[in-house]
Amino acid sequence: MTTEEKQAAMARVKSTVSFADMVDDQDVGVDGDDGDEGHQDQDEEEMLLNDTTRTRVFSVSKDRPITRIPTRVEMKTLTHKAKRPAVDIEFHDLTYAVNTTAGQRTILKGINGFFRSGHLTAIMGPSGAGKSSLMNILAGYVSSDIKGQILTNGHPRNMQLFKKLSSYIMQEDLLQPRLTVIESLSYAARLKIGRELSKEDKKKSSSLNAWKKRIHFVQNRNFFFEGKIFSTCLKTFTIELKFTVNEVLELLGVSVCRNTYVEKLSGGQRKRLSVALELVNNPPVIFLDEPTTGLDIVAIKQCVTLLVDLAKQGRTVVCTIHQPSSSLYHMFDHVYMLARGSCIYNGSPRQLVPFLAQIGHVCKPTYNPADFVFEVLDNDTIVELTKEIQNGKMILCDDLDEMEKNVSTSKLCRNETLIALPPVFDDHKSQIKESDLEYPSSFSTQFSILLERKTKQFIRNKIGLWISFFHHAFSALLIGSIYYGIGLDGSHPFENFKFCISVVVFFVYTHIMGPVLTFPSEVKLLRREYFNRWYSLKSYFFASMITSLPSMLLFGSLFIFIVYFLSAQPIEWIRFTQFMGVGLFTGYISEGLGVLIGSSVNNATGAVMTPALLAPMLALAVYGMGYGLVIEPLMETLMATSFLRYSLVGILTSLFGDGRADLACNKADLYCHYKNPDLLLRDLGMSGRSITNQFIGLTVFGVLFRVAAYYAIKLRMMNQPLRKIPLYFKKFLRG
Ligand SMILES: Nc1ncnc2c1ncn2[C@@H]1O[C@H](COP(=O)(O)OP(=O)(O)OP(=O)(O)O)[C@@H](O)[C@H]1O
Repeated sequence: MTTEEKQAAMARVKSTVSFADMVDDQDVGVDGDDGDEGHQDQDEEEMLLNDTTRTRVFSVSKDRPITRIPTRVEMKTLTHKAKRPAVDIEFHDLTYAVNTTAGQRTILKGINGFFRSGHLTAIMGPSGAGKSSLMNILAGYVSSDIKGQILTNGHPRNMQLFKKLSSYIMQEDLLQPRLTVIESLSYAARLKIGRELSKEDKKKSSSLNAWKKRIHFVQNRNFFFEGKIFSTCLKTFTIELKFTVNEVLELLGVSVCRNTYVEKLSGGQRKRLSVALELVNNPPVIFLDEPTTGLDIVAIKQCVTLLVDLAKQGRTVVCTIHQPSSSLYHMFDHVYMLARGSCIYNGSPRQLVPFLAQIGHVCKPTYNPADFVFEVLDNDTIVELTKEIQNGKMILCDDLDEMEKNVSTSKLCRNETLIALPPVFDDHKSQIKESDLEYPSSFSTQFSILLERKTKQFIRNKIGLWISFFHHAFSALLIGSIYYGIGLDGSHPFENFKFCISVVVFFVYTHIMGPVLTFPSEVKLLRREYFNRWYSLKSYFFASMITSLPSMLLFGSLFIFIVYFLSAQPIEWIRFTQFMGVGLFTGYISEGLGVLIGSSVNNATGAVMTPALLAPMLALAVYGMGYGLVIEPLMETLMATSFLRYSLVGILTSLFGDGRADLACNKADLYCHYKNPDLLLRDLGMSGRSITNQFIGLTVFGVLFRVAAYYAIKLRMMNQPLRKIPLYFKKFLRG
């Protein structure tokens, strides 16, 4: 496009853009010589404080860069929640490069930006532009392979502390399906608020005190009717949390479905619940990845309106969005556009059209600017726009004074130096205390809440429980019938050996496949809550280790009872207890191995990998059969690496070891070789084994699998190293 064409195009838009104007037309000057930004006129400052949308440009003396004072609003808190600081986020020369099989790839190319508190910022761009990458980096979800600077309120960001103030709502609504909305929120509140609710905050809420008085009254006077209502409340969660939860429910408009199970919610309601869950601790910064994906037009509008409201209350709300409708586009306070990893626009949505016109792309008034900008994007345009906007160093602001006169104009504000707001955490303290990094609630609180939450969902999975019951009962009847009465039979001792293998295999497969198939999706949910600092990994891990125990013990015992007595094993309590102990322990260890596999790979890989792992273990477990005392040391060592060996030896020892009396033989048998159980154990290569050693061996494997599973989950939470292993492997193969 020629210069004349550009000028003509410019003339067609009413607004004018002047890069130079921004310095000359500043409305308020700050005495730059003494460098004291606090010299604003008091009234002016108050006006700024009360105005959430106005962006002012200040000029300072020539030797100082242009400085903009971001307008501040006190963040609206949930009535009795701890007050949170407003947080501005800025980034400079942000580069993100990843290693791919084809070499290094730069995804974000030295971009700059400034996202203000009190603003709803939309990161927009075509598919693959780098929106999610930028969001992940700003939220702290990705922290490696990054160059550049990220600041909060003008100070270098402390990631651990920042995480305490921010919430990241991922694209997928990862929610607990078998909880109601109110339950989900109350668990979130109990986990997330914890220590933060100071006594002072509690006192501030007069309504809260009123509730407390009423409860006191109810408790003392034993007033039945009111007591019934209040005792129900108290059973579910503490009264403080009830207030928070109700407030959030109202705020997000999900009160109507408070008693609906999460799995029954509509897409829009799920999204609002996802936001609500992160809102209970009143975070000043909220990141949302594609919050409108999968929603219908009405739900999208509701969702964005909600985000606008949250931002208006002083929060910094940043979301990625693909291509919003025109009406939606104008709801954002700030638009940050990316194309091929570079910033092509940064500023008010209203200034996009004049900005594009300036380089010769004129958008018709009836056309959606958000569609138009991506339609005109080609290589040259991207380069040109990136240059004009200085890769995000410039912010296009609305000048309200001009707008009030109904003249649409735009200005470019340079964003070189922003007046430093108080550091986010520096409320009269210069050093970060250890308590600043702690989780909101203690380990024991997290553990008990998570255990309660998991158990509740576990019990509500009625179909799963019935299936498990029938699976145990049916398998027990089947195995018991096949090996009916063989326990005392000295003529067919190998039948009993096969019976023992069946029991071991049953416990292994019953308990290993569940976590292999379900844990990959559990890990995703865990990642959201763990990343948003609801609880520590340790408390989650211990709670999930215990949740499945009761059903495992109950159904496992039922299985053992049936098979033990149907197969006519010796009626000796000590043998029965040992048999049951080994069986149940095998199940528990197998579950640990399942968790290890499920937390390391996806369920398709896990489904293939698990039998592939178990087959050699089983082969090693039975290797000694027939070899008796002559198992080679190498094989002995290999056999010791299979936990199934300990299970099998343990079960057989419990039945035949420890000086068991001779077995009964068929009268017709002239010679009954295995009527002496010691001979059987000897020929199976299990002679002289102590049951205690088998329990010790099983315990070692149990601990090993669980510890390995814990670290596998931890690696998954860190979001990097495991993914890089295939790359390293491919590189290694290529030499
Ligand atoms: N870890 C990674 N390794 C290799 N490539 C990556 C990695 N992360 C992102 N990319 C690539 O970087 C580009 C930008 O990805 P990103 O997900 O940020 O884009 P996006 O703008 O959010 O796209 P969409 O709107 O389709 O979700 C894509 O081409 C993606 O394939």
